[in-house]
Amino acid sequence: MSLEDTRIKIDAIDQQLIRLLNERAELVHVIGEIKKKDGLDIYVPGREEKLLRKLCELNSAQQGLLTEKAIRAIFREIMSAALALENSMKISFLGPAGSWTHQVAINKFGNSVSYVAEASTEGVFSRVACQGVDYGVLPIEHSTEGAVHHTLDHLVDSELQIYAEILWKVETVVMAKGDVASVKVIYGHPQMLAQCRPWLGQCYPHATLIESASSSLAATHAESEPGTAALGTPLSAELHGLRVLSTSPREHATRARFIILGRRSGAPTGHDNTMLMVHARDRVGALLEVLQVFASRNVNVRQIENRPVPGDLTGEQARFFLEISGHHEETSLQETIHDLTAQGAKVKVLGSYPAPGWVEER
Ligand SMILES: O=C(O)C(=O)C[C@]1(C(=O)O)C=C[C@@H](O)C=C1
Repeated sequence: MSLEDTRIKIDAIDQQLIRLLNERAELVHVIGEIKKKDGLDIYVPGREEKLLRKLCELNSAQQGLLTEKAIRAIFREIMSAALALENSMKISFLGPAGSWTHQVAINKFGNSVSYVAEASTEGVFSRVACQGVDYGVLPIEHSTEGAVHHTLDHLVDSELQIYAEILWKVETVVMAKGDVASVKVIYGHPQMLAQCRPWLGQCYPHATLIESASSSLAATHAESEPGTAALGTPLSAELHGLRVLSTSPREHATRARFIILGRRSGAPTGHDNTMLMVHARDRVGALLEVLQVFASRNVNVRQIENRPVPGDLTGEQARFFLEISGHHEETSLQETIHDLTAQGAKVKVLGSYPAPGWVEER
């Protein structure tokens, strides 16, 4: 087939795609109206994940040429446009623009919704609480740094809930105005520089590594100082008009978890996790007693994080964050919470959300 004939065929397929996408959009509009009438959530992460998995299965069953990553990215944008049709959706994130959290938020919600950068975790919490945005995105755990305590502590004092969770593979890029040979200095956040030092040493053996207070500041240096580069996200490179010169090798990528903060938990999907805060008196065997309650109700504890209780100068209190398999509306979890409370512990549900089975990456 000639080039011209092939392009004619592509044009015909694109016409069909446009017709089908608009047919889909009309159905989404109907769903949006039903949701508004019934007071339901517009964004349904459980439904989205199910749909994406089904589409990827369909693609591999048809032995399609497109990768799973490509299918997800295409349908991410289709669903982002759908969300924007149903409601003018607004998302706040821990900034500045170009931060990891911004990158993650765009990857999750797509380019058709609007974003608001917040300078602090408090800012994201208050923006969601005052209904200035629909959801907030915050980091909660990093595979090398551990839990993000700031986010966990804020959840305890807030009525807001974890609505969804995102697993993210952090791939750092080196960005600059010039090319690899011109890079004499690389700026980066101290944590990022520490993580990337081994491969930076191999790819840029003659460059001096300089710590900067934030990745955003590093990108600003790279933008204005010739011969310098910065470590950061691909999004930051785009925002600062810099070229991506290298990406961290897969073996140096780290994992991070982010939460989508909402004003309530999502409905059960049959495949959920729940974050609980359990507050008990600090004594020998306190954690064991708590865990025994879960074991006796056959409830799986996926993760535990121990935190000091603010204002407890005597150290008599212990606070645990537990991630549990299941939704807090399920009977087994309700009974577990009842048993813990009867035992004298204080329990707070910080949110139930679909278990993310997929590590997102750009
Ligand atoms: O199924 C729904 O509830 C929809 O609103 C449709 C749709 C989609 O585009 O498929 C859009 C947004 C939701 O987050 C999930 C799915």
